[in-house]
Amino acid sequence: LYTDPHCNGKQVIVHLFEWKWTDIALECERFLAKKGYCGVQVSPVNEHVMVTKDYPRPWWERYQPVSYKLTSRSGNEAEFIDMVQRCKKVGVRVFVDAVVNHMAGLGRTGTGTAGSTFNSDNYDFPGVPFSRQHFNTRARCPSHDGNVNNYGDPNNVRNCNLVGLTDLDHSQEYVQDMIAAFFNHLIDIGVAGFRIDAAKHMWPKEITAIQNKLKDLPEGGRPFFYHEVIDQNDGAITTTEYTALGYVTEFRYCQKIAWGIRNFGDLNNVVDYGWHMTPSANAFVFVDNHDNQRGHGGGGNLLTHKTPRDYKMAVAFTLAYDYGFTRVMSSYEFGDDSSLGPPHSADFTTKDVPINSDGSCGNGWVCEHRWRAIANMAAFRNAVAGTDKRKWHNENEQVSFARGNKGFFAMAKSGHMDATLDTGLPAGEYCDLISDCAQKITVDGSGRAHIVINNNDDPIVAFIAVPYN
Ligand SMILES: O=C(/C=C/c1ccc(O)c(O)c1)N[C@@H](Cc1ccc(O)cc1)C(=O)NCCCOc1c(-c2ccc(O)c(O)c2)oc2cc(O)cc(O)c2c1=O
Ligand SMILES: [Ca+2]
Repeated sequence: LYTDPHCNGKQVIVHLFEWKWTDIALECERFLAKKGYCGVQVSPVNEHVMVTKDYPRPWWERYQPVSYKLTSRSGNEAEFIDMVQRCKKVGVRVFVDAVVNHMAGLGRTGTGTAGSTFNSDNYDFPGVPFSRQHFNTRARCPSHDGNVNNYGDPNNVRNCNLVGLTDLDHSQEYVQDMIAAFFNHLIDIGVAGFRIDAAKHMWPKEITAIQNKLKDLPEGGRPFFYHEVIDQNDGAITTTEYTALGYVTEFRYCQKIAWGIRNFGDLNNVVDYGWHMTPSANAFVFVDNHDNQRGHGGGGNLLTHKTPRDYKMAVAFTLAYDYGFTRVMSSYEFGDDSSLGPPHSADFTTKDVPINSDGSCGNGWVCEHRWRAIANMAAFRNAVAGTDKRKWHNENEQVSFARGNKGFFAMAKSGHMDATLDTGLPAGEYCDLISDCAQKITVDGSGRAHIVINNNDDPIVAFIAVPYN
C-alpha cells in the first residue's frame, strides 16, 4: 500500500544529508532531474533543539524535536515550500525524515530552531503542544530507569525512552492527531512521503493509526513510507512486523555488500536467505546511511565514501542488482568526529554547496551522488526495473550479469577485464553509461559482446537496451 514513491517508475533516491533547502532546490534543477533520480530524502524539517553545552551543534540535534513547525537548521517554511515546488516541477520528489517517536532528550531545555520554548524534564513542549500526559510513563515502560535497555522485550523497546529521548505515547488519539496534522501539512506542500525515524521504537499498529489519518497526495495515491528498523537478527523486533506499512530499511545488506566487495566472491549471495533479509518488494536498501557511516549500528566494517573505490563498486553493484528500492547516501566530511555537524561558518550557519567545474562539490560536501559510477547507474536501474538477473558470472574477482533483456552490467575489482560474454541483449551498438558513452559496446546477432574494462578509477561497464544507433 505505501510503496509507491510517485516518481514515474524511477528507482533511486538520494539522501542530501544536512543540505539547506536553497541548495536542494538548485540540485534538483541542475542535476537530480537529468540523472533520473526519483527523489531526495531531506533532513528533519521540524523545529529541533540547538545543542551547545556538551558539543557544539552536532548533526544528531535534528533528531530531538521541539515542535512540528517547519523551521530547522536547513531553512524556514518559505524556503522549504519553494524547494518542494521547484523539485516537484522537474519531477524530483521530496521525502521527509520524520522524527515522531520522541521529542527532545531529558535534561534539555531552552528554545528550539523556530523559537519555541521547551523543557524536556517537565515533558513540556508548548510549540506542539505536548505535555506530561502525552508521553509514556514508567507504568508502561518495563525498565528500572525508564530507558530502553532490553532489545529482547518489545514493550521495553517501544514504551521506554530511547537513549533518554522523551518517548511519545502514540496509543493516544491526540498524539496521533498532532503527528497526522504535521504529515498532512507536508502533503499539502507537495511532499511525496516519509522516512519514519526510529520506527523500531514505535508500535506498528500505532503507526498504522497515524497513516489512516493522512490525506491522499494532491495528485492521488497514498504517501510513500519507509520505516527505519535496525534489525540485525539481534533482538525481538523484526522488519517483517512493518512490511504491511511500506518499505522497511534492510541494515543487514550494508554488512553483506561490504563483505561481498571485499571478498568479491559469491556476490550472488548478498541477499542470501540465511540472514532472513526483508523480501525485495519491501526492502529499502543502501550501502551506508548517515548513522552507520559513523560507525554506529553495524560496526566499523561497512563501506563508506572514505574508501572511494570499493564504495563506488558497492553502490554501482547495488543499483545494478535486483534487490529492493535503493537510496544513495550523500555526505559531508567528518573525519573521525562522529558527532560533527555539517560544514558551517563561525556562527554555525550551514555552508552552501558550491559545484566545481568538474562537477564535484566544495566546502566539505562529498556529493557521492554526483560520482559518475554512482550517478550514471540511476538511469541503469530505472531502465531495468522489474527484470530478473540472467547470464550471471562471478569469478576471478569479476562479476557480470544481464537484467532481463534490458541491460548488462560488468565490474572487475582489478580494473581489468577482457571477455566475450553472452548478454542476451538485442544486436546493436550501446553506450557505456559509466564513461558517458566514451566507450561503446557492440552486441552481435547472437547477443554476444566483447566486454573490455581498463579503468582503475571506475572498473565498471554498464549499458541499457536503448541502442545507440
Ligand atoms: O548517535 C546518535 C544518534 C543516532 C541516530 C540518530 C538518528 C537515527 O535515525 C539513527 O538511526 C541514529 N546520538 C549520539 C549522541 C546522543 C544523542 C542523544 C542522546 O540522548 C544520547 C546520546 C549517541 O551516542 N547515541 C547513542 C547511540 C545511538 O543511539 C541512537 C539510536 C539507535 C541506535 C541503534 C539502535 O539499534 C537503535 O534502535 C537506535 O537512534 C536514535 C534515533 C534518534 O532519532 C535520535 C537519537 O539520538 C538516536 C540515538 O542516539
Ligand atoms: Ca517509543
